[in-house]
Amino acid sequence: MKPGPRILLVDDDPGVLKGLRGLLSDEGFLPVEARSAAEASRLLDAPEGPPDLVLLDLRMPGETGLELLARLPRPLPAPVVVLSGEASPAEAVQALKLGATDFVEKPPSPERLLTALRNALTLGALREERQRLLEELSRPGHLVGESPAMEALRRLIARVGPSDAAVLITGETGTGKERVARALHLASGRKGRFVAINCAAIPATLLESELFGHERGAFSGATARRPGRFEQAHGGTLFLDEIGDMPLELQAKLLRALETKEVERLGGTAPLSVDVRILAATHQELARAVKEGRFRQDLFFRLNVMPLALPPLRERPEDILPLARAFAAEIAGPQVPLVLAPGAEVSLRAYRWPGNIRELRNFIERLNLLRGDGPFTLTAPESAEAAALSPPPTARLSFGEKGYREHVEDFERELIRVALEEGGSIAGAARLLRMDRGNLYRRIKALGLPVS
Ligand SMILES: Nc1ncnc2c1ncn2[C@@H]1O[C@H](COP(=O)(O)OP(=O)(O)OP(=O)(O)O)[C@@H](O)[C@H]1O
Repeated sequence: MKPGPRILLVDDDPGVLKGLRGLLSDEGFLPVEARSAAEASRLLDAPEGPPDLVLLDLRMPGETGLELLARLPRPLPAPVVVLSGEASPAEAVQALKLGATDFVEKPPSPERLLTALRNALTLGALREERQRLLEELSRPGHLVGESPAMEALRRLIARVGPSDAAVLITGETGTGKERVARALHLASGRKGRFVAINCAAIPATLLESELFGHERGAFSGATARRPGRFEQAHGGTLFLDEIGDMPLELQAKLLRALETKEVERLGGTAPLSVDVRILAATHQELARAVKEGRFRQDLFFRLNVMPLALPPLRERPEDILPLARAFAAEIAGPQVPLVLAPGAEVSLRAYRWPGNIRELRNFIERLNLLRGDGPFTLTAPESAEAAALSPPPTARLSFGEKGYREHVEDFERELIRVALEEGGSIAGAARLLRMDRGNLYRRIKALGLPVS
């Protein structure tokens, strides 16, 4: 049988201790006793770890219960319930301010005492759970989520991580591609650094020197010699994010570096040999880019030794609540209680999360800002509420002069307008609509929408 929770009883009165010991043992608890604050301190520091709960008398000769409570480390080593007998209500309130979970008046009624102890133990367990979640989340490379897709991903990372194979990670924006790349690096055991470069964020003209480095005077503005990301990642991992956006000429140079395991700084004379594990990511369909001549097939094969596709969040709704809880604990702090508003779980799972995990994280950050000092209340995403409130497009129809084509075009115009607004650019809208950027551009022109 599992041993019951260990309760440290702190009271100077042997009679009280005896009574409590009997009551608690009968209820399956394991009482440990201390007759003074000093003895309690020693037991709290004992090598077997702190008890699960402390039941503390406030009035004791020598150091009082309140004084002990005030000097315990924070967070408290265990939840504390105080016994206030002759103690004034002000002292009980003071104890609560110092972090005690509850107080029970002396002589305690068994029922009231047991309820207080059980509540405090539940609260303590919840706190511990939040603390554990937080520690896990802040561990680099840890992936939150219990969906079968996440389980499969963890197994794959454990298997593929320790090899030197190139991995191509695909998935919509915000699905965790970079996080997975870091997890692969950690699983690889490689001693060098994890170096990331976003090929879409750096102007094409600078990308080459960023990757390969340059010697002083290699081009105007190259005032000092700079090692490239390849060199920085020597002995470690180089993560090429948004690889689909790499210009064709540079693709050739990258392929050569991968094949020869050598890089040459711009303006340099001697090649440097590098030992780098390559991970790449893209939200684009690279096979299609190859067909359309925008991406080199030989480089694609080289990067795609192990393909790893991350499903969008809406396809793994089981992960939404664990992720939301983990982010709330991380952002608001583990001691803030999390409350689920009625219906929130259903809405959170039904919402499509076009920005995936990043959008969920931003949403939790927003809720935290609006929360003030209260508990963290998880509500439905605003966009889901807005979608539920706004009438379906057909509700606004009026059949006048227009025919089928015009109606469809009206709808298409509205759809693209919203996508442009939410996506922030043509590329962003194309991603939301899962449509080729060029096709979208042509539709925008054909429909007479403004191109910003
Ligand atoms: N499984 C997970 N557990 C915990 N946090 C996660 C997980 N997956 C992603 N995140 C977090 O979600 C956010 C977005 O993830 P990440 O930046 O890795 O996405 P991405 O797919 O690389 O995005 P983009 O395509 O826009 O570059 C980050 O804050 C990341 O830490």
